[in-house]
Amino acid sequence: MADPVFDRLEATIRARRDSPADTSYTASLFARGRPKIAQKLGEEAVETVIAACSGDEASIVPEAADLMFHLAVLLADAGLSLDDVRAELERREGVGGLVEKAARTG
Ligand SMILES: N=c1c2ncn([C@@H]3O[C@H](COP(=O)(O)OP(=O)(O)OP(=O)(O)O)[C@@H](O)[C@H]3O)c2ncn1[C@@H]1O[C@H](COP(=O)(O)O)[C@@H](O)[C@H]1O
Repeated sequence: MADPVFDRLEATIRARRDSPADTSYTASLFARGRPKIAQKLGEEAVETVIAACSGDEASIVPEAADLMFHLAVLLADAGLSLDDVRAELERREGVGGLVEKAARTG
């Protein structure tokens, strides 16, 4: 993702694909499969929402980190990476959300 922390995290996640599930949380997620990975991503999204509404701004950061980690695992499981997301965001640069929606919905 052109960021050393994200790059290292994604390299670690990819390496965990071949690790035994009982030695690594990431490996256990891969072993449990796409539905479990997606479920965990959803749970972390909800926990981020709860933190966002709690009034405690600092509590958003660890939940967002959990969310990003599980998103990176989901992308890796699909053979994708955060760099693919970065490229999509780059492609969208300069296209306002309201303009994009109008083009999509007519
Ligand atoms: N960044 C993370 C990271 N963020 C969150 N988590 C884990 O994500 C889990 C989510 O929290 P939960 O409370 O929902 O977990 P849980 O209750 O144990 O999960 P379930 O059994 O209910 O499915 C916790 O176990 C966290 O430790 C992470 N686990 C790993 N990493 C990175 O991945 C690397 C490899 O980790 P392992 O695969 O465990 O070696 C680590 O060095 C980190 O860099």
